[in-house]
Formats: sequence, structure tokens, C-alpha cells
Amino acid sequence: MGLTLDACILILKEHHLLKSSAVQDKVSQKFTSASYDSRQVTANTLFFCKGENFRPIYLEMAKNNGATVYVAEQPYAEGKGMHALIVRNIRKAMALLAAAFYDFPQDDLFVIAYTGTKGKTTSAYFTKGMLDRVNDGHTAMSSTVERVLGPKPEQHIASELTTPESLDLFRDMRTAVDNGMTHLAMEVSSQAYKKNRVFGLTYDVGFFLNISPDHIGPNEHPTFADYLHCKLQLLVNSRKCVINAETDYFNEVYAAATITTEPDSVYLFASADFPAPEGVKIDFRYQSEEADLSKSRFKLTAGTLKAEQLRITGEYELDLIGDYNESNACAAIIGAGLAGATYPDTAKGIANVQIPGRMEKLDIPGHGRVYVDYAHNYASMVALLSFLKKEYQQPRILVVVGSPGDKGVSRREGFAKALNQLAQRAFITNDDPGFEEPIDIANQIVAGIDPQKVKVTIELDRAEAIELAITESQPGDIVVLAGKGSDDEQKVRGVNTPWPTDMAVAKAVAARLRG
Ligand SMILES: CC(=O)N[C@H]1[C@@H](OP(=O)(O)OP(=O)(O)OC[C@H]2O[C@@H](n3ccc(=O)[nH]c3=O)[C@H](O)[C@@H]2O)O[C@H](CO)[C@@H](O)[C@@H]1O[C@H](C)C(=O)N[C@@H](C)C(=O)N[C@H](CCC(=O)O)C(=O)O
Ligand SMILES: Nc1ncnc2c1ncn2[C@@H]1O[C@H](COP(=O)(O)OP(=O)(O)OP(=O)(O)O)[C@@H](O)[C@H]1O
Repeated sequence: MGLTLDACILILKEHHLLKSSAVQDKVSQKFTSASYDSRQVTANTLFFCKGENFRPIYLEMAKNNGATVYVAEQPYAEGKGMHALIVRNIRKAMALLAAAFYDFPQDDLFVIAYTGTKGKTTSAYFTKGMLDRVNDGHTAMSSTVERVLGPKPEQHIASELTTPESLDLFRDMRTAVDNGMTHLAMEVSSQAYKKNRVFGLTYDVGFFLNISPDHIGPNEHPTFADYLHCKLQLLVNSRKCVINAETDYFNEVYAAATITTEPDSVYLFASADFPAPEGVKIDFRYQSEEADLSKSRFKLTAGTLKAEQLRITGEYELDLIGDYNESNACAAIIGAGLAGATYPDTAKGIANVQIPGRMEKLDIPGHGRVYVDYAHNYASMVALLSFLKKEYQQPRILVVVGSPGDKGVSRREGFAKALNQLAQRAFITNDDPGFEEPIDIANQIVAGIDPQKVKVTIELDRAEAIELAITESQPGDIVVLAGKGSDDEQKVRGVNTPWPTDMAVAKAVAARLRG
């Protein structure tokens, strides 16, 4: 682990990123650490000046703490006395140097990457469940919920971002390899491409699950076109591509995949009755046999020779309900197949996978049945509520939900629309309000709710809102605690305040109601 100054210069030149350099002697000096945070800098560190909130004083702090070279998009007086590498794009430069600094750990891992508006976390967990069976628990994972960097419980670390900053991602991969991990299932957000966190990274298998409007707003994507463009980059950077043929914008998605991957290495999947888009064949189809309130059961069949060759077809059962999870499972099974797993290992490996904060259930005697689920935009809320409505045969549905501040503004309108279509009762509350006024967010959701269809209460204390909903519910009702999943923090004005989790609060309410 480490990098010399002349190696940095070579890499940056090779990628036409080096604008100028001011280096003294000792170009063969090796850096033993790399950081973008002055507070973490120690002796002999390579320091990156990046970020909207970067201040030149951080460079001075980094120098005082022992950084000897900085990489930035402009020279800084504060860096006087240090080697300076001035680059055209700091985030691209950081990603490339990060990979080299950690000695290209991706080459020692079979990397399976998921993008899509919904289903990334679920598919990553499914993949890990199956591959762990064939590699004896040595599948690393990088997900919104946690990063798994080794087989031991203490090597599971809670995540801050869906896709980490490049320097953190390549460090994670190196740690995973050093801990003996052989495969990596990872989620790639559109922001990861927007911010070049994965610049230069090639995946063994890349997935496009689906796309619907989300993450559009001042701090994320300016337009839907930009969101789609960022997501498509994953396919351009994958050796093999797997696409859900039912996705919106299929033609654009398929075209992106075939820019760099020959059609023989592109796999398509769809549900049994979905008509194939013109000019392509569906490789895998899943036929739902049972998707009820205890299990999902489906059959996977092959429609092409290359699909048959993977030897993953057969009957599958999931411990995770929700009909949309059959699509996520189908994707993950193909991923496991491309990594070398075969039936029945795939079926045994996926059967018991559970995912924190997805469809967690609690029965409350004398009241309704509670589901905690991470549904947090229009598409996922509709998928979840439609499934519950169908399976419980038109129950009364009470939903506790809020929308985050500073991002995903379109979700507020989306929640209102989904509630109008499928719920009878709504408790609008807090969910990571950030720097926005919670009541303003709540009012924006409520503005879209039709009071003729949904009775609304605003209760900004999330624990109180959960208590109100559960207490009001009657046997036969469904109470959905949406949007936070297993999240154990509320982000309020830049501070991550502890949150016991929705399920813990629901259990505490249940205990109180039992007396
Ligand atoms: C927009 C974006 O990518 N922001 C991320 C980015 O921030 P940034 O590069 O702008 O850095 P910054 O926070 O402005 O700070 C400036 C720099 O000064 C440094 N610093 C700061 C203080 C100090 O004393 N010394 C010092 O050196 C910081 O380490 C940093 O390098 O890098 C930070 C880590 O260095 C991330 O925490 C931050 O994520 C923000 C908070 C975030 O939540 N982003 C969301 C929108 C996101 O990326 N979400 C996606 C999922 C959504 C999707 O599906 O698309 C995700 O992948 O998680
Ligand atoms: N294929 C799907 N189609 C529609 N909704 C889905 C699908 N898969 C999951 N969901 C819903 O979306 C929620 C989040 O699922 P998951 O965490 O797997 O997605 P994700 O892509 O990782 O989401 P995010 O990027 O928001 O973290 C689930 O709790 C469920 O309600």
C-alpha cells in the first residue's frame, strides 16, 4: 500500500488530468497514507483538496499534520513548501490515485455492481446470501445499510453513503481482499457517477434494475435526464451487463450496455408474460407461483442458450415478501450464476436472506399488523402498498411517513400521490429534515393529499406519530412505518441524532399497549 510521487504524476498524465505540477526533489518518495480530510492526516500523507465546502485552511492544517503533497484544481498559497499536483478534475484524479494507492484491489475481487432506483440493497444482500454458500462466507458487500469487509461480525460497518467516496471505497476493497474476501456485491448510486466516486472502476457484472424519477433537486441531479445519464455509466463500465427488460427507457439502457459490451455478454430478464422489446431475446424469465404473506415462490427459466449455460434455472423460495422482490431476486441469481454459482446452491443460498428494514413485521394484539419498510419514494411506496392491499384483500392502511430535507424534493409530491391512491390514513412526520424546517416539509406533503380520500395528522415527533398510528389501528388494519427502514439516526441541522429505529419504537408501543 502506498504510491510514489512520480507514479502519481505518470497516472495523472496518462489520463490527461495533470494541468501543472510543482514538485521539488525526491519524486521517488513513497506516500504511506492518503486522505481528503485534514483531521485525519498523519506524517507523509497525500492530501486531496476536494468538495464544495473545502476551505484553504484545511490544506494548511493538513500540512501541519504532516501532508507532503497536495492534489487540487488550483494552487494554494497555504500549500507553500509542499509538492503540488494541479489537476483538471480533482474527483477523477482522486479515484484513479486511490485505486493505485491501494494497489488495485478490484483485480482481486469478483465485483458485482447494482444500479437502479429501487432494489439495489435487496439485490446486493441476495447476492451475498448465494455467493457466501459457495465461497464459505467470503463475499464482501458495499450497501446503503452496511459495508461488509470481512467474514467476522466486527468487520461489518454501518454505512454513511450508498457508494462511498473513492478513497474510502478502494480502501474498503483493499481491506476486504486482505481479509480473504473473494467477491464484492456493491450498490452504485447515481451520485457516485455524478461525483466520480467510481471513476475508472470496471465491474465484472453490472446491473440495471429500474429507473423512476427520484434524487432530482438542488443537491443531487438537476434533471431526470442527468439522473438517467449517471445511472447508465455503470453499464458502460461493466464487462458483462444484466438488464431488467421491464425497465422504463429500455432502449437507452440497452444501447448504453452495448457501447462497450457485445450483445453476447448482455443478459436480459423479465417476468413470465412480459413481451420482449423489439429486436432482443429475453434470457431469463421468472414466473411467480406464490407471493403471499409468508413466502415468495417463483420459477426461473432460461430462454436462450447462453442463459441455459449458467445452470441456475429451477424453483426458488424467498423469505422476503413483496412481489417486486422476485425481480430483485432474479437479478441477483443471474449475478451469482455469472460468478460461478449453480442451482441448487443459488436456491439454498437465497432462501433465508433477510434484509434489515425491509418488510419487517410485528403483530400487535388488539391492533393492526405493523410493517417497517424502507419505501421512500413514489415508486416504492406504490409497489409496497399495492402488494399489501392485494394480499390482505383491501385492508385499511395507515401510513407513517416523512420526507428528507435538502434532497429528493419530488418525493413529497410522490408520497401524497401514493397515499391518495392506496391509503386511508396518514401520519406525516419527520425523516431526516436536515437544514429545512420540518413543518414546511410536512406541509408540502399534505398539500398534495386529497382529504376526501385520506385523513391526515401532522405529528413531527416520529415516535409520537408511530404511537398514534398503532394505537388507532384495529385488528385487520395494516400500519406501514415507511422510509427509514433500519436507520438508527435522524439527520437534523447537520447533526446525526440517535433514533432507536422504527421497529424498536413499534415494539415499545406494543409493550405499553399490552400494559
Ligand atoms: C454531494 C456529495 O457527493 N457530497 C459528499 C461529498 O461532499 P464534498 O466532496 O462536497 O465534501 P464536503 O462535505 O463539501 O467537504 C469538503 C472537504 O473538506 C474536508 N474537510 C472538512 C473539514 C475539515 O476540518 N477538514 C477537511 O479537510 C472534507 O473531508 C471534504 O473532503 O463527500 C463527503 C465525504 O467526503 C460526503 O459526506 C458528501 O455526501 C453528502 C453529505 C450526501 O449525503 N450525499 C448524498 C446526496 C449522496 O451521495 N447520496 C447517494 C445516494 C443517493 C442516490 O441513490 O443517488 C449515496 O451514494 O449515498
Ligand atoms: N424492484 C422494486 N420495485 C419497486 N420497489 C421496490 C423494488 N425493490 C424494492 N422496492 C421498495 O424499495 C424499498 C427499498 O429497497 P432497496 O433498499 O432494495 O432499494 P435501493 O435501490 O437500495 O434504495 P435506495 O437507493 O433508496 O437506498 C424497499 O423497502 C421496497 O419498499
